[in-house]
Amino acid sequence: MNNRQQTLLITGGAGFIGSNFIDYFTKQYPDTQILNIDKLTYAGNLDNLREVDQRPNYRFLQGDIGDKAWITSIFEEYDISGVINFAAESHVDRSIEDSQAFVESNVLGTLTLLDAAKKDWEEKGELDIRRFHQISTDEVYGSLGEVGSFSETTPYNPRNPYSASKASANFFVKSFGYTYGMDVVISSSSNNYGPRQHQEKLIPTIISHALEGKQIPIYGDGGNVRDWLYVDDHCRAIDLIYHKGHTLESYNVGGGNEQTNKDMAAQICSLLDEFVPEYRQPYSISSYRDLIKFTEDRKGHDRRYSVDDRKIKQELGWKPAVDFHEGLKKTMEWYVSEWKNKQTL
Ligand SMILES: Cc1cn([C@H]2C[C@H](O)[C@@H](COP(=O)(O)OP(=O)(O)O[C@H]3O[C@H](C)C(=O)[C@H](O)[C@H]3O)O2)c(=O)[nH]c1=O
Repeated sequence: MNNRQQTLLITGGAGFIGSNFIDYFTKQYPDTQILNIDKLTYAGNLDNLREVDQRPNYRFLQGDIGDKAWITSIFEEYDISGVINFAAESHVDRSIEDSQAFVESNVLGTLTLLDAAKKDWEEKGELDIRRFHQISTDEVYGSLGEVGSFSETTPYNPRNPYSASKASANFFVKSFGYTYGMDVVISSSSNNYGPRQHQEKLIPTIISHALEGKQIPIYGDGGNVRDWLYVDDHCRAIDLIYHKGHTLESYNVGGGNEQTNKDMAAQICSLLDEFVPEYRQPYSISSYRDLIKFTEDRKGHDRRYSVDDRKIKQELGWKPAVDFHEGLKKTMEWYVSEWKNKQTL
């Protein structure tokens, strides 16, 4: 890769959504150079980029978005045409245990990245042309009761340390738009599902615990609702927002698939019953559902998320394409295949 060619900087591209996005984007735009920077914490995995690694428009560097000197050197060495910031500590349960890393990566890391981009783009006289796209979450809006949805104008009301750090980052991103005239845009999506999600999240937990005959922990009464968005649909939305979204705007991205956690667990168990009944045998259970166990609730557990995403649909013509049942089946098949591969190692 010629370093002085214009390059799109993707941060956190070894994680779940970032790696799916790079896979999508390098295929979709073979003439765009992509530089992926990732700290490779416990949640980043270069295996997620196995297929991408050989593509001529892709390059990877290991490092921390919070490392000011290193980030500055990236902007000096490459002609960074835009940034899409996926890098984040993302697991709510971990943030409840200890929020320090969340402030460091999500708030200070984003600020360091913003500062470096601002300095470089200002020097080039292109601060209002080169774009900073912040990947955010519907959790910044807080928690809903049984009805209603978050729109882009819903005031932020984060209720756990993870969402507080993401809301804070969004405020910094917006402030760079208002204060310095930087071209910034924010997307806030609902819960993603699909291949390569880290083991700690709900869907991978359900599948791996089922296959290993372990109890499937469902927090509280299992009535908490999440809206599930297939990761490929999210990638298309990010592409549209990055290229066509209006500066200083936020866009909500939802899947239109609200599920209680207990229903989600039951559906996945039924899929596993259908496709891999043989792995139940050692545990003497008639359905993987028998493994579901209601456990102690998450502290401050947000009850329901739901996004009103009419804006991206109306302004940018996006809509989710993946049917929920199909998406869940593909996801389940991917995890089962990964699990089988591990057994044979
Ligand atoms: C891991 C786990 C989770 N849960 C519950 C807790 C939640 O109500 C739901 C989903 O939990 P998970 O941790 O997978 O995801 P969220 O807390 O909704 O947050 C996720 O979606 C948003 C948009 C992000 O922005 C986060 O980065 C992302 O982690 O299942 C259980 O009941 N048992 C479990 O073992």
